[in-house]
This record gives sequence, structure tokens and C-alpha cells, in this order.
Amino acid sequence: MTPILEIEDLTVSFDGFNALNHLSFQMQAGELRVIIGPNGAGKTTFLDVITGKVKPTQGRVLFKGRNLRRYSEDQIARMGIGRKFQTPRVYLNLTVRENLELAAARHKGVFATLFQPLSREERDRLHTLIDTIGLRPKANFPAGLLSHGEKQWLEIGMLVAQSPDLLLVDEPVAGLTDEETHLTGELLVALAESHSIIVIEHDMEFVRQIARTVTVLHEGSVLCEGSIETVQNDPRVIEVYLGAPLEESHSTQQP
Ligand SMILES: Nc1ncnc2c1ncn2[C@@H]1O[C@H](COP(=O)(O)OP(=O)(O)OP(=O)(O)O)[C@@H](O)[C@H]1O
Repeated sequence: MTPILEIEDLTVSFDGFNALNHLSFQMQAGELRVIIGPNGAGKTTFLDVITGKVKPTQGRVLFKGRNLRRYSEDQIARMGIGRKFQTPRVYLNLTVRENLELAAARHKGVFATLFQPLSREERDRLHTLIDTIGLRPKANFPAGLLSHGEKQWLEIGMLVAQSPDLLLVDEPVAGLTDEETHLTGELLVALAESHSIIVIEHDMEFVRQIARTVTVLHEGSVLCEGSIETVQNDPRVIEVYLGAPLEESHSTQQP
């Protein structure tokens, strides 16, 4: 089976400095993959290159077998790669439902956003999605009244409303309470039943909750990959996290 994402010998240089350095990576459709790595390991650049924001200096990024090099960021988004940034980008004056409707319509293009009402089927999908993201009781609240965690879930919902095949989620639990963090983990695990997802995260408790396979980046390359136990016990990983157990080094690794 063709992997949903395949990265071959990828190097990204900024003024001669390799933010990504001969990196190779593969994931199959339906995987929930967690990427960790110390500050400066190349995690953000990794996402930037998948979404087309940054172009490879060398090497290839293949999405469902197609080389992304010649496509713009917009084209890549329309091909089915959706990205959730660290800070929520929801419309604060619109309700939860309106935010989701807008995201679903935007997926169909500007004309549809302005003039075409959602079909019955699309409305049913959004109804289910509001339940999935746990915001049914607040469906008619303006997003400005939501907590930080609820805004994150809404934005994840807006991403899903655009029907991406691959979701890229950057540090979804930064700044969330323990309970919100746990609920975010449950949400991502539920979404992983029908989506391929890459999550970048520092919070090791959260990584343990959701991770099946973890990829560790270091100095722009894959240092090691495997189950959370495999990765945590790998001496190379322990060394790059300053010789400390992962969860203890976490507090020193936050940006
Ligand atoms: N536009 C740029 N110009 C120059 N150097 C850059 C640029 N973007 C990233 N870098 C460098 O590339 C390296 C990788 O950066 P990147 O932001 O991808 O790491 P990261 O793993 O996301 O780090 P963090 O956890 O701190 O967000 C860093 O050393 C960074 O300084």
C-alpha cells in the first residue's frame, strides 16, 4: 500500500544551516503518529515543509504518492493536508456552529462560502462533529466565550470539517489544564479512527496517553522511532534530552 506520507532524504537549509538534515520518514494511512524532540530539533520545519510553506533544499515529500514540490500551500491544503497551529484561530464573534459551518463551506471554495447553503448531509456531519469535539452544550455560544481548551477543540473541529486526509496538529495541549489535556487526548484518539494524524508535542504525559508510534527528531534527522517504551528507554534519546528522564527535562524544553 502507498504510504499516506513518505519523506525521502529531506534537507532544508536556511543560509547554509540544515534545519532538516537528510531526514527520511514514512507513515501509513490511519496512523496516529507523535513527533517529539528537543528545542530546535526541526519539528516546526518538518510541518512547514509538509504544508508547502517551506520547500525542500534537497529530497522529496510524497503525499499519497504525489511529490508536493510544485504545489503551493493552498493547493496542498486542497489536496487534503490540514494544519492546526498552536494558538487557536477561531472567529470569536461567531458561534461554535457558525465557525464549523464556515470551515466546511470554505473547503468548497469562495463561491460556496458566500452563496451555497450546506446540504442536509453536510449539516448532519457537522451535528456529529459538534458532539465529537464535546461542544454540544455550547453550540450556540460565541466562540469568544469558550475556554482556551474549548477553543482548541473547536479549531480541531474546524480542521476536520474541511475533510482532510492528513491532520497536522502542533502542540495542542500547551497552556491547557490537566483535565482539558486529557480530553484533548481522547478527542485525537477518537479522530484517529477515521483520519491520519501527526501530533507534535512536548508534554510526555499526554504523549503517553495518545501515542502508538513515536518519532524522535534531533538535529534535523530521525533519531529513533518506536513505541513510547522503546523510545523512552533508548540511550540516544535519554542523552539528547540532557541525560534526564523525558518528563523531567520537559520543563526545560518548553519554548
Ligand atoms: N527561517 C529560518 N531561518 C533560519 N533558521 C531557522 C529558520 N527556521 C528554523 N530555523 C532553525 O532551524 C532549527 C530547527 O527549527 P524548528 O523551529 O524547526 O525546531 P523545533 O523542533 O520546532 O523547535 P521548538 O521546539 O523550539 O519549536 C533551529 O535551529 C532554528 O533556529
